[in-house]
Amino acid sequence: MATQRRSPRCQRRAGGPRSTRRAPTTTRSRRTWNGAFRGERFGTRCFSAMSKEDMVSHQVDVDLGDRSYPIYIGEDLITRGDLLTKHIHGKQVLIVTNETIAPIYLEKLTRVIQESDPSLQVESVILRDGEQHKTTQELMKVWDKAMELRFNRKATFVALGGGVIGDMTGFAASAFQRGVYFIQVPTTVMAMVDSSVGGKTGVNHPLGKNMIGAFYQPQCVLVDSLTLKSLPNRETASGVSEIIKYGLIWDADLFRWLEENIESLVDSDHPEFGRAISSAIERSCAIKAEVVAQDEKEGGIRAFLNLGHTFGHAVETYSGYGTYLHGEAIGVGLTMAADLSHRLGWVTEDIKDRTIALVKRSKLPTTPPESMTPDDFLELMAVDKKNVDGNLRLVLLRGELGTCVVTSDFEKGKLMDVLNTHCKTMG
Ligand SMILES: NC(=O)c1ccc[n+]([C@@H]2O[C@H](COP(=O)([O-])OP(=O)(O)OC[C@H]3O[C@@H](n4cnc5c(N)ncnc54)[C@H](O)[C@@H]3O)[C@@H](O)[C@H]2O)c1
Ligand SMILES: O=C(O)C(=O)C[C@@H](O)[C@H](O)[C@H](O)COP(=O)(O)O
Ligand SMILES: [Zn+2]
Repeated sequence: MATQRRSPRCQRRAGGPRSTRRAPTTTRSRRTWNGAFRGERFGTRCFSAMSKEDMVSHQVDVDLGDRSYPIYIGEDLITRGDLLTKHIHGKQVLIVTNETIAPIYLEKLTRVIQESDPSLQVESVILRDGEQHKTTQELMKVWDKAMELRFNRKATFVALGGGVIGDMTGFAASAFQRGVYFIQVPTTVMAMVDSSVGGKTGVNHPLGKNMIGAFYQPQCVLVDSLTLKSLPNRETASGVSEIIKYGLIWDADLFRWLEENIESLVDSDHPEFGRAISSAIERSCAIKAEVVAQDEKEGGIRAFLNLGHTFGHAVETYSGYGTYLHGEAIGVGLTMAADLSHRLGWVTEDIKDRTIALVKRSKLPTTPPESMTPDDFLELMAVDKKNVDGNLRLVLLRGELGTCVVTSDFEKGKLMDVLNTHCKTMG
């Protein structure tokens, strides 16, 4: 059983269980956190050239040797062309966005980059909006555009949007001429706290989520929290599911803070939204950066970031991509994972109940589609990327709040109990 220890600086860990036939249970020691939300900063630092308006701005570094990069976090950073152009290598820039985001932010971002470096050729491609378009067919539009424009190997693709655009742009960049540069400009809570960081890129397959993709790191991530002003509350709540996940797998103090502040996070009209979401983004990025720095390609502890995702991805695939938002499916997945962890005797009833209560208070669903059966779950979970040698591996809560394991060593009867309890249809 591998135990991960926190390093004061994010250190990269070599090795992992990939060479073993059966992936062992991975766990880690309890972490404490003194609380950025109480004014202290954890794993982050202010970045240079701050203006008065930037006083809330912070930088989290993802420490991956020669693939390291900064995450810039602050208000109105989309106007900071200098932060972007210093990470642009060649002269050709392709902004990838979608039909919803383009009318709001594309012109601004294009102008800002162009003004910061007039020698750049800044182009754009606009994709269809929605999880159902996270496909290889839609991806072709990015490559078609880059070919038409005769983009070369030093080109930089810029993802302007949520997790769908970020995942697709990163994958497009990883494969175009075997790899061009890319930058993430996330505009949803989901993308700011999770998808823009860590280099998981890709598209869906009709039979499974994110089945086609690559690990490919961006040059930088630019988080402008003011872009969340135009985001619908349903999407905001969806992103909050991943923040709850971080609390459960890594950071009990974050979880407790969420219990105190959740209402201000899921409603962008709440007077405390700006302050609360900024703190949550910063802490989430610091946690993700720490995990990814230790295990970039999910040989071990990175799988913790998949808490609730085995159930959740099954829900997304079953219901048709886009029916449940990703974070909504994760709300269901967190509920089922917490229930299974409790039935196995690995966490107290209190932890299970508090998890489900927090999901509900986030206005996220806790139940799968009415027609989904236990067999539907089993069939879809059988293709999960964490499985080894045909064995289902799950991330489950174990021990104190903020600790978890990834394992295939659990009583399968308890899993069936959970599926039978949460599915309204028995098939
Ligand atoms: N790579 C990773 O590590 C990782 C992590 C988490 C999620 N994901 C993936 O991310 C995707 C979900 O991302 P998402 O929740 O951002 O969904 P999304 O990208 O579909 O964006 C949600 C919706 O909000 C719109 N939108 C985006 N920004 C906006 C803004 N500022 N104002 C108004 N509208 C805006 C989008 O057009 C879309 O309709 C899923 O495909 C999921 O698998 C990947
Ligand atoms: O970064 C990771 O690692 C994650 O698992 C983050 C998840 O929130 C995210 O949904 C990710 O896309 C899931 O990855 P997958 O490998 O299960 O498709
Ligand atoms: Zn996720």
